[in-house]
Amino acid sequence: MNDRIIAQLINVSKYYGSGEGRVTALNHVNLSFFRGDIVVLVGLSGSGKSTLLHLLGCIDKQDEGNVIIDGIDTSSMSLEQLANLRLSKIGFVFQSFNLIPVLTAYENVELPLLFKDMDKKSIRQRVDEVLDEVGLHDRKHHYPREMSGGQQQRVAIARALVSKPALILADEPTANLDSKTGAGILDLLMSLNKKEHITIVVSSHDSVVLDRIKSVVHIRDGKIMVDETALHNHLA
Ligand SMILES: Nc1ncnc2c1ncn2[C@@H]1O[C@H](COP(=O)(O)OP(=O)(O)OP(=O)(O)O)[C@@H](O)[C@H]1O
Repeated sequence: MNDRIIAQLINVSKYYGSGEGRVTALNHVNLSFFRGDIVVLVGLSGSGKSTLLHLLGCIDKQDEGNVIIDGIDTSSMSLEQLANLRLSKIGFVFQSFNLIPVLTAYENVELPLLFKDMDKKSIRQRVDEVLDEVGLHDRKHHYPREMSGGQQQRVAIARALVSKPALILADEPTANLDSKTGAGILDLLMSLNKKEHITIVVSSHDSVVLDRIKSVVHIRDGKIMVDETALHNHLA
């Protein structure tokens, strides 16, 4: 196992439904993501981007093949073991933010830490630190409905970041934002990648994202077409 690889899919397939209605969402995918990289996953609607991110994020399980996260083969893990792995190594950012509406920004960001063995003071310090990092310290007692889309996505990024993950997966993080706000969210993800060396995988159709992230994986009908990250890493 190459320890430069943070996440790897080996011959992974995923199907939805059964019989005549069965859909092949991922078709024998082989793909590696290297530590410290920022990569964009590009493909038409329905090509399998979200499915791929959900498998990498241990939110769903593949039907065939192996998903390896930080050297750990997740294939035979229980749902509880997967949840623990996700909590310690992975942050997920969704297109529609997925914040809990009845919790403030602070409480949304705090949530993942409540599942960890951490004292209150350390939790408070860490939540304040990440809210600072995403530029939202002065909004920490606001509810999602009291914030703009860009601010809500910053809260979601802070929540993804709070457990110090090695990998952040962002499924179309700018799709519900205007282009200026989307560019700000991309700046934030790029700076986390640069400053904290967190590996980031973003799926997107957004030209703001495609113009700025140079490592591209193209997916079509559940198959990887051109893995420019492999080329990039091969040349590096
Ligand atoms: N829960 C599900 N049940 C049945 N089919 C599904 C389910 N989720 C996804 N699919 C199908 O699997 C394929 C891949 O879907 P996926 O959501 O991964 O694509 P995507 O590239 O993320 O699309 P989009 O850009 O529209 O979000 C599509 O044909 C989709 O219709």
